Amino acid sequence: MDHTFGFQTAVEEAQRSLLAAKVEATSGLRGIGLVKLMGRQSGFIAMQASLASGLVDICLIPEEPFDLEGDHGLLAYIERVMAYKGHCVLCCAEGAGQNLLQPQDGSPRELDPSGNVKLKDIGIFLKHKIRQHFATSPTAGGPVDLKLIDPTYMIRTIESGQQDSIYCKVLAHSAVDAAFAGYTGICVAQVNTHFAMLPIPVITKYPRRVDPLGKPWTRLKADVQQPPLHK
Ligand SMILES: O=P(O)(O)OC[C@H]1O[C@](O)(CO)[C@@H](O)[C@@H]1O
Repeated sequence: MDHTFGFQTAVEEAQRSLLAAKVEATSGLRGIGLVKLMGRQSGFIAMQASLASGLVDICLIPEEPFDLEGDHGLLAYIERVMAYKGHCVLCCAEGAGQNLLQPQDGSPRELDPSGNVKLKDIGIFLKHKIRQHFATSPTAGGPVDLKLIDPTYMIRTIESGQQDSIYCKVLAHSAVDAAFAGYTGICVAQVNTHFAMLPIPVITKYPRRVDPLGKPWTRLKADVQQPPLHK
């Protein structure tokens, strides 16, 4: 499937928050802008919005774990960005870093009424950890002014962009065609630029995820010059 409907609109809107984070981070002394975006299991929106905006210094997605502490970890890297640029913009998918937040003792994870694992808030967690680190570490160069932006509901509720609107229209036409042809249990989607019918059990079997070794993610990391943040 090339992309799901709403994706382009979400990426477009997410960039407004990244711009707000950049403006906030550069308007004060030692500013850090942290944006938490949708993406429970996959970091496509965070990755794409970061790449498109050109404003992000660090992007965190569920597919690539990161360490907080240590010379190679996130906090040390933010220190380096702050020393070099004087400010830092982070874009974080909501499912990133859950290993740092969820109990690691094998106890069952809390589920919501739909059966999804209830995620802990990585935005609030990082906000506290980063502030605390810069306020207390002798090497960190002093406290930072961190602003956390969570645009989830703004993104979820906006009117769709023209590309998504047309995409949805064609999907609707294709779904009606499929129904008239007698197909059930299928989903229509664009696959390699063609509209195709896909069996629902097949597409719901696995979540589609960013390949941590694939071109899009590698391109983004090269673009923002982000090093590996885990051992
Ligand atoms: O607060 P609610 O309504 O449970 O929705 C939050 C969830 O909805 C989504 O925004 C998807 O629509 C997820 O990214 C998020 O985890």
